[in-house]
Amino acid sequence: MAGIFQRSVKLRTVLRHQRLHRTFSSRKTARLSAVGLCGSFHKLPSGSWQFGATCQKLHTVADGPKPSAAEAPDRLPFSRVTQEDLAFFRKTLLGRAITDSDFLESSNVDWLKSVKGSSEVLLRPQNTKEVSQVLRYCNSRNLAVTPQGGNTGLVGGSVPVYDEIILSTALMNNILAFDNISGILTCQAGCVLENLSLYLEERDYIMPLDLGAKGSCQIGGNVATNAGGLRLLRYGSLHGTVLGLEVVLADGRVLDCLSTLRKDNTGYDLKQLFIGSEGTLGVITAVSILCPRKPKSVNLVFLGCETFEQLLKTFQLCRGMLGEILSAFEFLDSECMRLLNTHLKLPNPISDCPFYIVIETSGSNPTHDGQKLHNFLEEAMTSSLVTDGTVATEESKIKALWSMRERITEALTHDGFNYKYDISLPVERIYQLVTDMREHLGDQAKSVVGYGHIGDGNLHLNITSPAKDPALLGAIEPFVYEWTARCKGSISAEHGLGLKKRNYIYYSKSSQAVALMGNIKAILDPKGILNPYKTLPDALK
Ligand SMILES: O=C(O)CC[C@@H](O)C(=O)O
Ligand SMILES: [Zn+2]
Repeated sequence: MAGIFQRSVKLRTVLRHQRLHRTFSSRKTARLSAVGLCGSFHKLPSGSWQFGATCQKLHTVADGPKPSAAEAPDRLPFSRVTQEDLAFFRKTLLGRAITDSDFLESSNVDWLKSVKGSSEVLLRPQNTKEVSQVLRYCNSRNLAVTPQGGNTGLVGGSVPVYDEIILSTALMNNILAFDNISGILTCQAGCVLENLSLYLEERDYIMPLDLGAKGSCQIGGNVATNAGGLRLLRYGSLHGTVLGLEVVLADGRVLDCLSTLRKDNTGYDLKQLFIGSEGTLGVITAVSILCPRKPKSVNLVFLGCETFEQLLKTFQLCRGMLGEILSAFEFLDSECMRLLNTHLKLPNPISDCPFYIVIETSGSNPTHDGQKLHNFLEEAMTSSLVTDGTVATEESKIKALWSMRERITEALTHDGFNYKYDISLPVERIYQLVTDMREHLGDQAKSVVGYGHIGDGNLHLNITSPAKDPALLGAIEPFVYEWTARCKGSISAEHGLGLKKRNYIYYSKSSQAVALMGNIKAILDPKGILNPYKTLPDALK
């Protein structure tokens, strides 16, 4: 297969995967992802709604530390942790109520280091009962809680904004059951995604999701944020693959929806409420998930295109010719390639092009898959849709090529301060936003890059500047959100809203929909102790 480019169209195929392999790392070393929620809400005299903790006075400017995130509202009047509270936590968690400031430092700050809380307590329960005891207590004391998984989130959803207690799921990392016939895995929320993948691969299965942050992110955080990732095109979103959840509600009640059935039409599907709620409605403690069989044959192709139009045509061709074996169709532009080269020293595996495509096929018959891929590549090249490319079938080479896509986020952090936009759009409009933004910003930005999940209509537009730059931010927003709303896109395709994007929800959701979200929040967490300042806007329209 690797020889196809030389054989058929005399394009240059460069197999330099060996050099790439050593640099593959993803976001493995960072301790990071989110689980999370929001405050209760009150009707203001004006008729609008205000989110906040149970209180007499709304938007009290409290004393205490200010968050580094400029976008945070004032601290809500939650209680502050006392010595009695600490005594309760220590007794309940036996050595796992952490107050050591060094230990707390990394849990207080997000992966991008753009949101920094000042929590003085990190709780590390080992089981559902302990989570329940902790939440029942916090609710009765009106103490705010930020659930935290791997803390790899990109919207400031998994860290405290002020002094919220951090409730980490890291020690809840047991696999509870795996059914080798149905492929249904049941595990605690704190299992690291990569560990689950390794466990399943030994049993000839895989996880239905895969992300660059797999080495740190936890399944509970993945579900709480409805993480998308690289396999969504093939296996769908977590709203489809998650079969059951166990959730501890704000008042400590344990909601057992940990079903392992594919079909269950008995009443409302409550688990869906918690998928993507960012820990604002409850703390996910266990997950059951439907896992696909491990494909017997996997190929990866890295291609170069001259125009975005050609890239889209390649996508169309690919869907038609690869059909059921297509498992990912990702893209990056030449600016991403420049950052990978400059900051991570990852060499371009093919010749320089304006656009690059990563295509993965996963199937059960190497000969059949190879033939299909061969036919597709031949057609893509003879019709001049792609100008260069390379193919990998060996695992280490596949990983190395994947790193060209997975490590863009990391490369961006070396380029300066990052402004991140995670946009869903009709696929044919995706790159126009990048082009328009470049033109709109002129030389105000250091880099404007576009990459993402073409197969899912999801653009990652990232803009960098040498340092945090309010004038640049003013030029980007609301331009980017208005542009997206005009195309009926979503301002957050897969990263969630967290702290950073919560007030932009109206660009993608109607006021009725947001009001109903507020009602649901008030039912499940009337005091608003779960992940305050996240997901829902500060005020309802
Ligand atoms: O850094 C980003 O903006 C995107 C991160 C992630 O969703 C990806 O697809 O690589
Ligand atoms: Zn993504």
